[in-house]
Amino acid sequence: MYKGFSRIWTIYCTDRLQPCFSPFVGRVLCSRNGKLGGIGYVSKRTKKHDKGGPSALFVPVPVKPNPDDINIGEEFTGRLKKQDLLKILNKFYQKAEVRVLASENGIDDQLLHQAFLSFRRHCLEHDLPPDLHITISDILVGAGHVDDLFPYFLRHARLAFPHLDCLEDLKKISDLRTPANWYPQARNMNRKIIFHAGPTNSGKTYHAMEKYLTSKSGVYCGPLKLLATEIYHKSNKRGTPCDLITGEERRHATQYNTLLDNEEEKTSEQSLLLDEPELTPSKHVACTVEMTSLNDTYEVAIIDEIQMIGDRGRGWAWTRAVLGLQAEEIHLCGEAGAINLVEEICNTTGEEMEIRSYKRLTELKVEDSSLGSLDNVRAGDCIVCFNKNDIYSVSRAIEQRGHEVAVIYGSLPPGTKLAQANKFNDPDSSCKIMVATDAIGLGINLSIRRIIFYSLIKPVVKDDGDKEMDVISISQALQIAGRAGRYGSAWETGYVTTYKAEDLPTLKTLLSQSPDPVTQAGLHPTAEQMELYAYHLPHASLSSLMDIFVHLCTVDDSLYFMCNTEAFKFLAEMIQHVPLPLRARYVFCCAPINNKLPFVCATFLKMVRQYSRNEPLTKNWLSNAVDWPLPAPKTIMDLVHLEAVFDVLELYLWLSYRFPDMFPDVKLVREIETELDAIIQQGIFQITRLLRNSEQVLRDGSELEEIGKGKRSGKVIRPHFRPGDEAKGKLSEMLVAKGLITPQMLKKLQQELTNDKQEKIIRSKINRNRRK
Ligand SMILES: Nc1ncnc2c1ncn2[C@@H]1O[C@H](COP(=O)(O)OP(=O)(O)OP(=O)(O)O)[C@@H](O)[C@H]1O
Ligand SMILES: [Mg+2]
Repeated sequence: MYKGFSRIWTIYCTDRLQPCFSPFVGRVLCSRNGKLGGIGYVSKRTKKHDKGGPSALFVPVPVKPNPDDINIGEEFTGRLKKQDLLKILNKFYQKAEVRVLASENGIDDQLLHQAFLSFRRHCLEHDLPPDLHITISDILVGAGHVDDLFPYFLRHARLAFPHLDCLEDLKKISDLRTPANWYPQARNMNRKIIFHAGPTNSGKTYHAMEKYLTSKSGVYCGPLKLLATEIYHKSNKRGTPCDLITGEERRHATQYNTLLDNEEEKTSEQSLLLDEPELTPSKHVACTVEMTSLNDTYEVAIIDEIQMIGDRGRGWAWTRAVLGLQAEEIHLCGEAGAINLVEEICNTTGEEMEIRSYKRLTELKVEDSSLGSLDNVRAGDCIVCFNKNDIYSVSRAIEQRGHEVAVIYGSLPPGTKLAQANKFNDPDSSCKIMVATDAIGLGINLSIRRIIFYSLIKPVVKDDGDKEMDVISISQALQIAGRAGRYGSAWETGYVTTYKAEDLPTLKTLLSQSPDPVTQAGLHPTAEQMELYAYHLPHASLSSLMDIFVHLCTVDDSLYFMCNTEAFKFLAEMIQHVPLPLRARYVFCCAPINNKLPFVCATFLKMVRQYSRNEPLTKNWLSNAVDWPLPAPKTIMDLVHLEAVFDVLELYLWLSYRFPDMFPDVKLVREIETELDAIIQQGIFQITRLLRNSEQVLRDGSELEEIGKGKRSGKVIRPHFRPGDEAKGKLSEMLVAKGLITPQMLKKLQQELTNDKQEKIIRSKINRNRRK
């Protein structure tokens, strides 16, 4: 059973689910032995993905009364007293035989209860159909038995829960046991699979790239925009024209040729050349793995960081590329821990796999002592932190010691990240220290001499989508440490240590091990599958459809798992009330959004509403929504807000490639993005000043309290606090900085808030269901 799913759904054969009962005859035609507690179907190698009874996911559809049922029954057998009716119905529900019959018809206790409540309400509130009226009258006069109500109850239950009639169809749609068969064109090819396995910095990507660069056509699929961009540059520089495709950007090779190899000098218009329809796409393309085209054919394909096939959120994109790419040669680069899984997958496609193993090209030494103090940082050091607050405080402390710092973290715009990387890599630059999150952890080449882990704890996404603080994995530790002493950089030997002495033994243990083997590849439902589900269950929300899909789907869990759908469902619930065609709704829910940023979520909702009203989202509309133009940041809170605005612009561009008619101002928005990237870059260059100002704001915050006191004492104190500062920044960060709560207390508070939020969602779902 798939890890993390604690309850095992009762296993039954599908042939037992054949309907055995005719609701129209009024008698049970046959009754079968054997329990039927669920709707699962499990063969030796396949199991249900189940987080509890899926029946809880089904919401009863209101059953409309038949307008022809007007008093006919009454004319035959006289009027029924409501009290008598109630007595009969309640007696029916209490009968153990009813439970058995219901379960034989796919109705478990949970559904039975809901269906009964709906049936009883319906009987009491509307005129009964004549046959039911007569049957109840018969029971009342002793000429019938309460069991005789079952066919009528079942008829009602099937109207209230339409899935009971189409369970087989739903299960067929969500049968994910043979994903290799989804890609017939790839199956018709004789693909050669080569696995480049080895530790970080062993030349895996380099060797695959040599083949790619000399091929007639090729595709590079990588995990990060930054990596795809690096390949785009390398390829064009080496004379192999290559386009760039990410979710938010299309760049043609000719753009590279007409420009200097300098990210900062590129303008928005120049990055749009691929959007011009008259330009023929180049034979080579570098893309983020989700954007891999399965319709084009290539001589060589590279799928980088293949171990990410097991990623709980994004693994499906690697699986799709491995199974569906139409390429004569497919080069997989990554950790050896993924070899067995990919070999097993190749067995299902009938393809042979060649393994090429590599050794690290430079030495990586774990130091015997920790850094102890930031006084000990040296040129070429990169301090890796796992949260932004640490990034801020560490970079401030280092700058206070007279060093210039380059800063890289995930939510920075790509231009800013590259500018910071270039500043650090440039041997002539005075910036010799970097402070970064694990955003630098995958495949990127930086001129780092020593990696210093500021801590070894980071939030980890669990199987159920929740986050908890945990020690980083062996793979993460190796990937991050592997950034030191990059082959061909200024440093021939890499070093690694921790900031705190107590972390060093843990780091040594982590680095002495091999990464855990990847045992399963991710899968996720397609838009077509969701559409078919919606066709069968037209009253269900998209979030419920996804839940039902995940619960009903069958996967071969010896090889695959269903990826986390929490992010999708979060957006689906947020926009459920906005009227949209299903396909558009599905696309909106796939948008890559950081759902922890309220500003981004709120603007996303505004975008969806505007789309729903069929009003194009122009540059003016967007400028209004984000309050553009925005001034340079004065505080860290301003900077954080600008990053969120940048995310909104990226979201616009992402949507523009899916709905070009409704998001028409791509060029103009890209111009804003370029401008904003530059503003954020400036902010990062002056991060210490921003931190100082933020502290001032905090002090002024305390002054505000003084103002109250001042007013009383007649003394005038002018606040420096700018309206909106607090709204833009994170209150939690301010409280920690102020020392009003400790980071530990904050963590606990966040946990409690998450639990509260989940409870609220569950409660509102229950209320919604009740109302329905
Ligand atoms: N044979 C080679 N000749 C010249 N440079 C090389 C060679 N092999 C690797 N390099 C260079 O060494 C660096 C590391 O190589 P590469 O990025 O291919 O490593 P990797 O194994 O893919 O690492 P990671 O696991 O971090 O992705 C790159 O800058 C690459 O260009
Ligand atoms: Mg690599």
